[in-house]
Amino acid sequence: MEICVHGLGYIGLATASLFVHNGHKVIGYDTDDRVRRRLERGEPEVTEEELETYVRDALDGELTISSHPEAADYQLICVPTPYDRDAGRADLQYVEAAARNVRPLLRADDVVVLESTVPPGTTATVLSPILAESGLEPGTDIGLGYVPETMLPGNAVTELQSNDRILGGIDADSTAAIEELYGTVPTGDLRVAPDATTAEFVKLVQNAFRDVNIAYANTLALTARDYGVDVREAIRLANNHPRVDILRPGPGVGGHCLPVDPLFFAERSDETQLVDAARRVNDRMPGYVADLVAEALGTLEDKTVAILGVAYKGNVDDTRNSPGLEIARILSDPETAELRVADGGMGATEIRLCDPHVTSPTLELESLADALDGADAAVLTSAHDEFADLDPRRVGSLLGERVMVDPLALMDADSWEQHGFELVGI
Ligand SMILES: NC(=O)c1ccc[n+]([C@@H]2O[C@H](COP(=O)([O-])OP(=O)(O)OC[C@H]3O[C@@H](n4cnc5c(N)ncnc54)[C@H](O)[C@@H]3O)[C@@H](O)[C@H]2O)c1
Ligand SMILES: CC(=O)N[C@@H]1[C@@H](OP(=O)(O)OP(=O)(O)OC[C@H]2O[C@@H](n3ccc(=O)[nH]c3=O)[C@H](O)[C@@H]2O)O[C@H](CO)[C@@H](O)[C@@H]1O
Repeated sequence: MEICVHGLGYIGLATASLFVHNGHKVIGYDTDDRVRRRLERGEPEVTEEELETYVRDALDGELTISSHPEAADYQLICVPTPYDRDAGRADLQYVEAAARNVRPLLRADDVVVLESTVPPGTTATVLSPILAESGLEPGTDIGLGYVPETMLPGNAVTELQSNDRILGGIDADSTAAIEELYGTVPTGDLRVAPDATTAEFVKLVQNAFRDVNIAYANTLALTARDYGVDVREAIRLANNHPRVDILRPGPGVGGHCLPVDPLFFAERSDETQLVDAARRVNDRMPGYVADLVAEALGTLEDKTVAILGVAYKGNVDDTRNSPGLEIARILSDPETAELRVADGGMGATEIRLCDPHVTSPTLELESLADALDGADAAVLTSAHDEFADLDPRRVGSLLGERVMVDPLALMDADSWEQHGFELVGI
C-alpha cells in the first residue's frame, strides 16, 4: 500500500520507517526544509541508537522524502499538537494545516489517519470538516480515523513494534480500512475503539493515569517528610499489596507528553479536578527540590550549584519541560532565591549544567569535572546510566562542599554518607 506521512519528527519518522520495514512504499513530507534536507542526505536527527539504525535502513529502502505531500492510499498525520497556555487549549494549527494539504490530494476510498495526540473529538469535529471541503465526504467517500502512538522515548523501536494499538474510525468502514493497514505491521494486539473520539480519549487516559500516579508518589514524598518517614521504603512496602502499584517520586515530570496531554482533557469538560491537581503537584516538584538545595546550603548567596542532567529523564536527550532546567532557572533567579532562603541571599546563584546525553547548541553544558569543580552542591536530575556509577571519592575531591541532592534516589545513601556527604533525597 502507498502511504504518505505528514510530519517527520520523532513519531512520524518512526512510523514511516515501521511501514517501510513491513513492505510498504512511504512518502515522507515535512514542512521544515532542514528536516527534509537532512533526511534526503540519509542523516536523521535521531539520538536513540536503535531508532537511528531503524530509520536509516528505511531511508535506504522505500522511504522517499518529498518536498510536497503526495496522493496515497493512506494519509498519516503525525504533526505537533502543542498546548497554548494563554488560550488554555490545544494548538491544532499544524493538524489543520496538514488536513488542508491532504484535501486536494484525496481520491475516493483513500483513508486519513491522525496519530498526533489531540483533545477528544478532534478527528470528527476539526479534521473531518476540513477534509469534507474536498467534495469527498469522510465516512462515505473516504475513510477517517485516529490511531494514537504510545512508544516510550528511550525504548522506541521495541515499543513501536510490540505495543498494542488502539484504533477508532469515524464509521465502521473507516475502522476496517485502518485495521487493514495496521494489521500489516507487527504490533501487539489491535484494539478497536467504538469510534475515533474514544481512541483519542484513551490516549489521554493512559498519560493522565501515569501523571496522576507520579503525582501521588510525589504527594507521598512531601507528606512522608512531615512524619519523618522514608517515602521510598513506605512505597516499597505498600506495593506488596496485590492491588497497589505506586510509581516513584522525583524532581518533576518532564517531556512533552505527560505535562501536556492531561491538559487536553479540560478542553470540553469541567470535571478534571483530579487530573488538574496532579499537574499542579508535579509542577511543584522542581521548586521543592530547589528549596532542599537552599536548605542544605543555608544560603544561596555566592553559591555554585552543579545540575547533573538537563534531559527530562534518564538516557534520553530531550530537554522539553525538563525538571533539571526548571530547578536551574529557579535557583538562578535572584528574586526567587531571596524568597527561598531564610537569611536572604541576594546574589544570583551560579549554575553549572552538565548532561552527557544532551548536545544542544543553545545550552552551555560543561563536562562533569568542570561542573563539579569547586561547586557547593550537586543536584542529580536525570537518571542517566553515566550518573549511576558516580564515585563519591571522585565527586568529593571536586566539590567544594560535600552536598549531593538526589531526588531520584540514584545513589547508595550509606556509601555516600560514609564518604562525608550530606545526601539529600526526597
Ligand atoms: N514524542 C513522543 O514521545 C510522542 C509519543 C506519542 C505521541 N506523540 C504525539 O505525536 C505528535 C508528534 O510528536 P513528535 O514528537 O513527533 O513531534 P516533533 O516536533 O518531533 O515532529 C513534528 C514534525 O512535524 C512537522 N510539521 C509541522 N507541521 C507540518 C505539516 N503541516 N505537514 C508536515 N509536517 C509538519 C514539523 O516540522 C516536525 O518536524 C504530537 O501530537 C505528540 O504529542 C509524541
Ligand atoms: C502512559 C505512558 O507510559 N506514556 C509514555 C510517556 O512517555 P514519557 O517518556 O513522557 O514517560 P515517562 O518515562 O513516564 O517519563 C515522564 C516523566 O515522569 C518522570 N517519572 C516517571 C516515572 C516515575 O515513576 N516517576 C517520575 O517522576 C520521568 O522522570 C519523566 O520526567 O508519554 C509518551 C508520549 O505520549 C508515550 O508514548 C509513552 O508511552
